[in-house]
Amino acid sequence: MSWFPSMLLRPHPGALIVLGSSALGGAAYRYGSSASSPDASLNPHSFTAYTLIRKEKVSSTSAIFTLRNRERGPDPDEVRDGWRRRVWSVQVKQPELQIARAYTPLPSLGMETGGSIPASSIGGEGEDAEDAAPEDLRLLIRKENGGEVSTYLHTLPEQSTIHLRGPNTECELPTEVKTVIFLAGGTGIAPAMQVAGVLAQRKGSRMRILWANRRREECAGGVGDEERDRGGRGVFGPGLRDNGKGNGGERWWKRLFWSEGDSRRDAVPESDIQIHTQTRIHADTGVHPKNVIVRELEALQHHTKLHSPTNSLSISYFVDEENQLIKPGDVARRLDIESRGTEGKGDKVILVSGPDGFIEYWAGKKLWVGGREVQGPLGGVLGQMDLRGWRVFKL
Ligand SMILES: Cc1cc2nc3c(=O)[nH]c(=O)nc-3n(C[C@H](O)[C@H](O)[C@H](O)COP(=O)(O)OP(=O)(O)OC[C@H]3O[C@@H](n4cnc5c(N)ncnc54)[C@H](O)[C@@H]3O)c2cc1C
Repeated sequence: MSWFPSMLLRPHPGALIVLGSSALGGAAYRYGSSASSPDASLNPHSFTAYTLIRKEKVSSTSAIFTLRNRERGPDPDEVRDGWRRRVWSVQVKQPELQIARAYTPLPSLGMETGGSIPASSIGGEGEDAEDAAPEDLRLLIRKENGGEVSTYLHTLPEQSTIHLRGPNTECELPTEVKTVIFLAGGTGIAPAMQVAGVLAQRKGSRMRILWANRRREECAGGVGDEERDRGGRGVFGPGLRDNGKGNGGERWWKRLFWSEGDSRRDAVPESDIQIHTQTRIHADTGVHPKNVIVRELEALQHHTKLHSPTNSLSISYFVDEENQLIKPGDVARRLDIESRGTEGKGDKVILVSGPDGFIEYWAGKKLWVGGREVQGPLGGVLGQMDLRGWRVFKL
C-alpha cells in the first residue's frame, strides 16, 4: 500500500526518552513570532510545556485532559494538516522516570479550519465553547492499573505543567479513502474520532465505528444506530425527549454552526438534530446519562451530516459486561453493506485500534523489527474473512 507507512516509527512504549524522537513526516515546523523560543510550539524534537487547564471525568478510570500551550505557541502546520488527513499522536513525559507514552488528541469541531469547539459542548452547558482555544489539545487518558505514565497523569491537579512532544503520524488517510470500518477497543476510540473528523470533510464519506468496551461506564448512554432504529432501549426514555433547548431556553447550539438565514439550517431534519443533543435522564429510568465521549461521538455524527447530507457516520456499542462482543458476523454484515455499489469508488479501509490483545484478535500481531513497530502479516479474525479488496491497517 503506497499510502500507509510500511513501518511505523513508534518507539517501544517503555523506551527511555533520551533514545530520541519518534516523529514521522519530517515536515518543516514553523515557529511563529509570538513564540519566545523554538520549544514554545509543539515539535517532535523537544518537549513543550503545556498547562492542564481542565480534567473532565469520563468514567471511574478515564478522563479527558485539556492542555494549553503555556506560552501560547502556535500550532505547527503539521498539526493543522493532521486534522485533515492523518491519525496522529503526541508523546507525554513522566518527568521523574524520564519515560514518555503516546496519546491521541481528540478532534474538536472545525479543527481543520482553525475552529475550537469541543464536540462535547454541543447540547451541553456551552462553557467549553467559550473557554476553548484553537491550540488546546484534548487527550482521553485511561488510568492503567500499575501503569507508570497514565497513573502519574491522573494524580496531577488542574494547572499542573505537562510536557508534550510531537506530532507523530500513525497513518495517512489520502483523499481517495472515503469508506472506513473502524474496530475500536477502549481508548482506541480516540483515533476513531480523529478519522471521523477527517472523513466528515469528505463528500460522500461513509464510516462505521464498532466500539468495544469492557464496562458500560466507558460508553455510558451510548445507543448504537441499529439499536435506535429498531426502537430498542430509547435514548431519551419515556416522556423525556429532549427538546434541544439547553439552558437559555433557546437552541443555542445551533448558533455554533449556523448564522441566521443560513440555508444549511434545513440540511439536517429537525428530528435528527434532536437526537444528537445531550440527555439529562435519571438513572431510575434505566437509561444511562450520556458520558462526554458518547456526546462527542453523536456531535461528530451531526457534524458529518452538516458537511454533506450524503455523508454517513454510524456507531455501534459493544459492552463485555453486557455480554455484547463484536462478532465476526457484525463485521461481515457491515462489509457486505458497504461493499455494495462502491466497487472502484476509492479505497475502502478497515482500521483496528485498541489494546494489543484486541488488535491481535482481529488482525494479528504487530511486530517489532529493529526497534521499530511494523504492521506484520494480516492474521486474526480478519485474516480468515473474505475482505473483497478492503485494506486493513493496525493502529
Ligand atoms: C500511538 C498510540 C496512541 C495511544 N493513544 C492513547 C490514548 O489516546 N489514550 C490512552 O489512554 N492510551 C493511549 N495509548 C496507550 C498509552 O501510550 C500507554 O501505553 C498507556 O497509557 C499505558 O501506559 P502506562 O505508562 O500508564 O503503563 P505501563 O507502565 O506501560 O504499563 C502498562 C501495563 O502493563 C503492566 N506492566 C507494566 N510493567 C509490567 C511488568 N514488568 N510485568 C507485568 N505487567 C507490567 C502495568 O501494570 C499496566 O497494566 C496509545 C498508545 C499508542 C502506541
